[in-house]
This record gives sequence, C-alpha cells and structure tokens, in this order.
Amino acid sequence: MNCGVAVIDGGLATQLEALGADINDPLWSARCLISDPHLIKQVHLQYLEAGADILVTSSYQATIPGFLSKGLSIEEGELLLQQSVKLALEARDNFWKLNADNYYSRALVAASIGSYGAYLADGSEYSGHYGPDMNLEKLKEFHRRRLQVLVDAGPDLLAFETIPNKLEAQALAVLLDEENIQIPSWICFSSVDGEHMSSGEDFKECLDILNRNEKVNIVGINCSSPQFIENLILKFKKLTNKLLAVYPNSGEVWDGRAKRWLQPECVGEKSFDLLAKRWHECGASLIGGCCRTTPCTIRSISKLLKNMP
Ligand SMILES: C[S+](C)CC[C@H](N)C(=O)O
Ligand SMILES: N[C@@H](CCS)C(=O)O
Ligand SMILES: [Zn+2]
Repeated sequence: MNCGVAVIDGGLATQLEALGADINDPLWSARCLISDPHLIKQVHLQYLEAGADILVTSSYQATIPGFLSKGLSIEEGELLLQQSVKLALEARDNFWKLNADNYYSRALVAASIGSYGAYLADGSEYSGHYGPDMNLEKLKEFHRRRLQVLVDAGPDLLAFETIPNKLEAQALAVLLDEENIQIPSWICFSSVDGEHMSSGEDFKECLDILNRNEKVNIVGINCSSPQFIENLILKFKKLTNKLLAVYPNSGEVWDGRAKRWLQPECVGEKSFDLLAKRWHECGASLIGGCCRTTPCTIRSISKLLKNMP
C-alpha cells in the first residue's frame, strides 16, 4: 500500500446491476451468489484493475435467514456465504498472478457484513429503527453464525458496513470478543445528516464503546454522501485514535420503499477524486467508494492517491 493509504473498491451491488444483474430482490446483491457468481468475480476483477487494494465481498445482504426464506437449506446458505469469500480470493489470486508489478499491490479481501437493517431490505440501514423489541442479545445472535462462517472461509479482514445505530455497533464489538476473532475488522457507519449516526445518536457515545475494544481496528463511514465526509473525518479524529476508513456513495439517496436511487438536492462542485485527496489529507487511511461509485471512480482515486498510471 502506497503513501499510507489503501484504496477500497467501489459499489459492488450497483456495479453488478450495471453489468445487467437483476438485484431487485430482498437478497439484493446476494441474489447474484445464487444466479450470477461469474458477474461477482467480474466486478472484483474490474476493481482490482482499477487499483483497489481491498476487495469487499458480496455478502453484504447475504444472511442465513434470508437464504432460508428463499427455500434454501442452512447448509446451502452457509455454502453461499463461503462462496462470497472464495470468489473474491480467487479474483485476487488470479489477478495477482498476472499483475504482480510495480503499481499494483496484492489486494486484501474484506468479508462484508451488512447491518441488520440491510437484511430487513427496507432501507433501515439509513434509519437505525429496528423496533421496540430489538436488543443487544438479538443483534448478537443475528450476526453470530454468519460471522463464524465468513471467518472460517479465510478472508483477510472483516468489513461491518452501513451500521446505523449504537446498539448494533456495541453488539458487533461484543461478538468479536466472544468469538475471539483473530483477523482485523472495520466498523463503518451510515449518516444521513453528516453529523450523527443514521439513528440520530451521537458518534461520541458509540466511539467511546468501540475505543475500549481492541478487536475493532478501524472505524469510519460508508454509503453516505461524499459531501459529509470531510466534516465526519474531522469529528472522528477528535473522538478516536483508530484508523479511519471512508467510502461514501455517489451522493445519490436510496429510496428504500421505491427501491431506487434519487438525485441529491444539491450537487457539490468537487469531483470524487479531489474530495478523496482531501479526505486523505484530513486523516483517512482507507478510502474508496460505495453504492453507485464505479471502477472509473476507483481508478481516479488510485491515480491521485497512489500515482497509479
Ligand atoms: C445500501 S442500500 C441501497 C441496500 C439495499 C437495501 N438493503 C434493500 O434491500 O433495499
Ligand atoms: N459492499 C456493499 C455495500 C452496500 S451499502 C456494496 O458495495 O454493494
Ligand atoms: Zn452502499
């Protein structure tokens, strides 16, 4: 990794869609694990080509209960979770065999673990409203088996993504301890106002909890507007000494009911790559893109941050 920065890949689900996959489904991108695994590998290869140092797997919305509701067995669901890691490891290894030269680094594979809200498939990863019956134990049990299966499949790290509230972050931190996870992990949050967690809670209380947990190596923001990121990095810098990861979306806003992306009310003037340079200057160490960002986005970041030709 060059210059103290690692480039994370870009949107996986939305790039699968761009390649023709139908992800309008409660499983969202995880549907492709059943129907189009070759497309998942193709997207991973596109991001490697674009200079990504870290590939995030296709398991964001892949859950055992989600697969069960499609009529699959527990064993079949677990195999699909393993497959998500295998596809990324194979893409990484194939690409590295052909491209172990000056400007590519051997990429790492981060197993994606989307929030409980992602599993609900109703956009609640941007509200954090999980209902009055939700509690720490339920969130731990929701996440436990998928975490075990993904870790056993051999990724280099874990990427908890689009976490919208403090309770879920706390559940994940406790789970990492209970399961004695030995690979590094990041926990990234969504924010819809650029100041708070999506739930409206303060980041401070949440980061105070994570600061006490050594299994969480990296914290940050994903799938939120790029316009919010600089302010949030400066905020996080005051609240934690952990490494910071930022991989915002394109700035479009997900309408969870209509299941479509809406144009932002106000469009910033700076391009994504220039913003990314600023995020690095402000202290982010891992930088990439989330939904609706593309291999072109990642190539432009790689050029600017790592001097990739
Ligand atoms: C990050 S959002 C665009 C993911 C999709 C959502 N969980 C859904 O299924 O509608
Ligand atoms: N890693 C997931 C995040 C969705 S918010 C993806 O890129 O599809
Ligand atoms: Zn996203």
